[in-house]
Amino acid sequence: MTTMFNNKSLPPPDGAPAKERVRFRDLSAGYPGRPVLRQLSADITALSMTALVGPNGSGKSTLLGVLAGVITATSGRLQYGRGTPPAFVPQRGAVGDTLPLTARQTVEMGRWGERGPWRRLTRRDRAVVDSAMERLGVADLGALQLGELSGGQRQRVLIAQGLAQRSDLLLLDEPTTGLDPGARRRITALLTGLVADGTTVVQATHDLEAARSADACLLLGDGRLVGQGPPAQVLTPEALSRIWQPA
Ligand SMILES: Nc1ncnc2c1ncn2[C@@H]1O[C@H](COP(=O)(O)OP(=O)(O)OP(=O)(O)O)[C@@H](O)[C@H]1O
Repeated sequence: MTTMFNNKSLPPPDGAPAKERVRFRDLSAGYPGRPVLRQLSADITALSMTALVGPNGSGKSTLLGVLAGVITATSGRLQYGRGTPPAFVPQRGAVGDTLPLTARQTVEMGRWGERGPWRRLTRRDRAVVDSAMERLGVADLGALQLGELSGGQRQRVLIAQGLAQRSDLLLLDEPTTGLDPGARRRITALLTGLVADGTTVVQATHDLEAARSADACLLLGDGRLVGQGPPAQVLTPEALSRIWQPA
């Protein structure tokens, strides 16, 4: 079902490297007895920021889960371009605030994929963790418990955990939800910086300001893809009011 593609299977027109980092066709997915995504087809361009936009329950988290490999599609085709397995940053609410973990331990968990859970980290692992925490501006919060952090700080710690996975494909579920405008802009700027440095970023978001600053939007309505392309073309007042209209 999930396959890797390479430049051979997706031949670029002029010999340039394939620009799709993820491609899916007729992708359907859901939960036992609850179909959610219905036959979605789109390409996620490499080295770009893609925003998944849509009302509550439209299927954004489910699509991210499928792209992250934690939810198996029921039908369709999902292909990944050349690169590392994706790093997935779940919704902040899905990570218990009361877990007895420090900020640093939380970021260190980003190394578990390579090292194994609770294994001793190597010097390189520690350097990766240091650099992720510095990049997200949480280096001086390392000793604090997750529950002692503000929402924005906790969110930046979770993104640092994603960064510590050293993937070139970062999937984030609502990284700015519940934050004040300053914290939202800070995270959006950080994510834009990551794209500039060679990461493909996909974020589910309710933050229309963040979505408008993305390179591309996938607009979901009731599990269907109802728009895709540049934000100015997709996030029109007509499309937004149609999608957010109560049934
Ligand atoms: N684990 C689950 N088991 C069964 N149904 C689920 C599960 N998780 C989500 N759903 C349902 O799937 C549908 C899509 O949910 P999903 O979380 O993907 O939407 P979303 O667009 O991310 O919503 P939100 O903006 O509220 O996070 C919803 O109807 C939801 O109730």
